[in-house]
Amino acid sequence: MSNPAALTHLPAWQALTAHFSAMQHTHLRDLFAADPRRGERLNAEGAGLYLDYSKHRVTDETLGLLLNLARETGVEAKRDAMLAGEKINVTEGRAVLHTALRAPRGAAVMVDGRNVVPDVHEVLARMATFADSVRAGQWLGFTGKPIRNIVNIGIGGSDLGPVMAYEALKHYAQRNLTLRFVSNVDGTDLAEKVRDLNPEETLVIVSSKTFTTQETMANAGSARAWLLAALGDEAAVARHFVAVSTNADAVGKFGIDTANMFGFWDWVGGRYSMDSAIGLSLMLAIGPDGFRELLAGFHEMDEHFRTAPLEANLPVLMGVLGVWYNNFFGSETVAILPYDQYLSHFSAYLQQLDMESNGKHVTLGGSVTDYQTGPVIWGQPGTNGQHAFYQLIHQGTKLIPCDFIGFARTLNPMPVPGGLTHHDLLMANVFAQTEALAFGKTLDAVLAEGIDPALAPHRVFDGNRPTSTLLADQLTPRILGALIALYEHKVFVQGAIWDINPFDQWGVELGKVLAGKIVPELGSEGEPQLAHDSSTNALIRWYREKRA
Ligand SMILES: O=P(O)(O)OC[C@H]1O[C@](O)(CO)[C@@H](O)[C@@H]1O
Repeated sequence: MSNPAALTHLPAWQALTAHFSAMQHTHLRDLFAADPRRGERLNAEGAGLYLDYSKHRVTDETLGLLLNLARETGVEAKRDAMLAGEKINVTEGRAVLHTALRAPRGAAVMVDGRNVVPDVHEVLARMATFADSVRAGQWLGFTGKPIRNIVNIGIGGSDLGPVMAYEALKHYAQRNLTLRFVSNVDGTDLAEKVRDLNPEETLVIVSSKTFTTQETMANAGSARAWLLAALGDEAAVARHFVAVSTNADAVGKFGIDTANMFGFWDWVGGRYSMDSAIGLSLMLAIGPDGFRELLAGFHEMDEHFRTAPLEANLPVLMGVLGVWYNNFFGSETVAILPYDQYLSHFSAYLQQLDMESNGKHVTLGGSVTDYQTGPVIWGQPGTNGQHAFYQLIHQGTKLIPCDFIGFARTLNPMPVPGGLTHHDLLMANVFAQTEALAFGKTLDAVLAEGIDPALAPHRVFDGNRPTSTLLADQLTPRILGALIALYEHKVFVQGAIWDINPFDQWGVELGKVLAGKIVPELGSEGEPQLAHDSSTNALIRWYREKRA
């Protein structure tokens, strides 16, 4: 598809364009009135997740056309190529096999003629042995004390996944271990995270696929200095530092014994790596069995994605519904609204997963797209968001499709008066919000309440705001794995439809290169050496004068 107009010229796209003209003003109130069982019909289940997509501005015809678009853009063939280890990351010449990270022992996934599944399980076994010894207090620090604190140093995919999953699964974590995550090159991050930790009882995991990332290398160097300031002997590094990386040379040069390095492979993208050795901090927290459960949940969703018919395929449905709003209604953002405090970092995690994957405007064939691609992803856990930004979702001028995520059972049951629980209150809000967003409140209904007609327009809710509701029994490692894999594959489906490569990230390079050039200029005295623009020169000059 090197012709930039190829996607928008496909029969399914053209049919959707015509269909959109007919559908754009159709109200969810009318769709539900015409089909009272719509809410029982438009749902799908997979890997322990229940998706209600009835509150979307679609008819059966819309869904048929959207699935035709998935077929015409080759989503199924592209999925199968990914799962088979083909080098679909064409701009980097790499296979894309995060699914192999959760393949069961005994499966075969070939990369360049080698079955990588045994390699995956060999690393998992080493991680488990290490995690067991730390958790049992058998891995001793340099002065003979057991490890009580784990500090993961990494950024982007080497941080967001582990921190999100640690927060999500804190309930299952070993309580006598303290976990901290340092990512920002701002020294405040490291300073505050280690301030109350005893270096003698602290293990630092340096997590970096490349082991060259400026932020991580700076933080790792400073963490080593912090450790040595207390322990005074280079030999302490081997007991207190381990690495997760694909770059053994750089790990060795940093001074970490490569016997204490846990590897992964170039076919694992950074933002798809939390279930590789990058999840070591999580495994330390929840234990090898919990981590295996997480992998089983990922795998269950992988299997659902691979085998379920498109009509009942959760990632496909969520993917095509996203395309409907993004490319036809012109929605620019998607809100992720988990109703579970443990998922407080979930939307931040999905920001990288989705925006670093599909924030592209050049097709696989090298042409500039003439259509929109990846949306802005944002969100906060409910109910807090309701008291912050939901006003705009309900009554603002922007159409913001939302994903609501909730659970049948909480991990922290807590009664409230009236025989109910905090969790009942929480879930009542999920159902109330999606109902209010879909159906709103008409002017007639407002006036019928006796509201002053002059004020009534302010009280009207147009409704017709689309939502998905994702429900599961309880937040377990297995369900978390399925949930993450669902979004991984949703991103894949959309990238496949948009004909872009979700697996590179050239867009982060330019800033990195320029920062690398400016760093030495901040250390030198005279005028900025390089020919920046006048704004950048003035900013550098201002900073050098003021910081003195
Ligand atoms: O694991 P590394 O190599 O330190 O990279 C960290 C992050 O930097 C990026 O390359 C760019 O932000 C991400 O894709 C990656 O997750």
